[in-house]
Amino acid sequence: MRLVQKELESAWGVKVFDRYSVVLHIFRFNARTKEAKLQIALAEIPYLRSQLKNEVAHLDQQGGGSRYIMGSGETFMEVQQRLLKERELKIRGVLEKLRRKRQLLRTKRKRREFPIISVMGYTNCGKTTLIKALTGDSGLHPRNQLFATLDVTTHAGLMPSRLTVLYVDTIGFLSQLPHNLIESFSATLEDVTYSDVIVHVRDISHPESTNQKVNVLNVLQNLQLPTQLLDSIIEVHNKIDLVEGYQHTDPNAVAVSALHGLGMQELKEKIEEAVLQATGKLILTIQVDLAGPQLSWLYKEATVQGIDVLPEDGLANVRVIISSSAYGKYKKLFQP
Ligand SMILES: Nc1nc2c(ncn2[C@@H]2O[C@H](COP(=O)(O)OP(=O)(O)OP(=O)(O)O)[C@@H](O)[C@H]2O)c(=O)[nH]1
Ligand SMILES: [Mg+2]
Repeated sequence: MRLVQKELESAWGVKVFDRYSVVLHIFRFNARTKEAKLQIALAEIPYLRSQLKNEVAHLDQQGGGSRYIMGSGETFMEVQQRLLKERELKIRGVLEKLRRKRQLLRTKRKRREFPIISVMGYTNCGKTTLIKALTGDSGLHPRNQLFATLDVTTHAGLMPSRLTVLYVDTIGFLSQLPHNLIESFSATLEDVTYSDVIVHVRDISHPESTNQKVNVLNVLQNLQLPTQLLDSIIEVHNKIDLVEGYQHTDPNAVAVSALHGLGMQELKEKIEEAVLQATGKLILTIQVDLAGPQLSWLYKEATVQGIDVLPEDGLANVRVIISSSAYGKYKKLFQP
C-alpha cells in the first residue's frame, strides 16, 4: 500500500492519498464539536497503527526497529503500540461520557414530547438546506462540499397545525465509506432509532441517485430500526430545479427544491400526517366551559392551537393537539 503510494508519488510528482485519509482530512477540517473531533481521533488510530507497522518494517531493514529502548525492556514498536492503545482507551472513555450525556438529553427531550424527525441522505444532497427551509433557522450553514455537517444537531420547526417538531440534521452518507469510519460514525446515527419519522432526502439531479437510494435504505435497514419507523420513511426528491423537465412520477415521494423553497407546504403536510400517526396524537376541537378548569388543563397537557369563544353561554371551542392517552384522561376527568 505505502509502496504503491510512494511509486505513484514519484511517478506523478504530487502527494498521493488513499480514500481513507482523504475522508479523514475532510472530517477533521469540518469537525466542530468535541464529540466529532474525538470520533475522528478514534477513526485515525487504525490508520496510525498501519503506518507504524510500515515504519518499523522500514527501520528493520536498517536493523533498528526491534531494538530495545534503553533500559525500558520495550522495543520501539512496543512503546508506540502501547501509546496508541492508551490513546484509544482515553478517547473511548471520553466518548462514553459524552454519550451518556446525550442519552440524558434524549430522555429529557422525550419527556417534553416533541416529535423528532431525522433528516437523512447522501452528503451534499441538501439535508441542511431543507431543514433551514422548513424551520427558517438562520444558524444553519449549508455548504457545497462533502460532509459539511459532521455533528448531529436539532432544530425546532412548526407544522401546519402549529405543532412544534424537532428536526435532526445528520451526517451524510458516502459510497464505500471506509469501514472503520462507519464504525465510529455510526454512533452518531444512533439517535435515528429514537426518532418518530425519517425524512430521506435524495439529490435527484445526481447521476448516482438511484444507487444512493439503495445504499441509504440498506444502512437504515442495518440500524435495526423499529419496522413502523422503517415503513413510514418519507422520500424527498430534492434539487428538482436542476433537472430540466423534471417529471414527478413517484406518488410516494415529495418533489422539492429546498434552495428555492418549492414544495415545502406539501412536504410539511406529509410530515405532519406521519408525525400524528407515529406519535398517536390527535387534532381535536373540544367544547369547554370557560368557567371550569378544562382550558388550563388543556394548556398544560396538550398543545392549544386556537380558541373560539361562543359568547352566548360562556363556552369555547378549543382546537388542540393531544396524545390519545391525555385525551383519555381528559374524558375521565371532565366528561364522565
Ligand atoms: N440547485 C439546488 N441546490 C441545492 C438545493 N438544495 C441544496 N442545494 C445545494 O447543495 C449543496 C449542499 O447542501 P447542504 O444542505 O449543505 O447538503 P447536506 O446534505 O446537508 O450535506 P452534508 O452536510 O455534507 O451531508 C449546497 O451548495 C446547497 O446550496 C436545491 O434544491 N437546488
Ligand atoms: Mg449538512
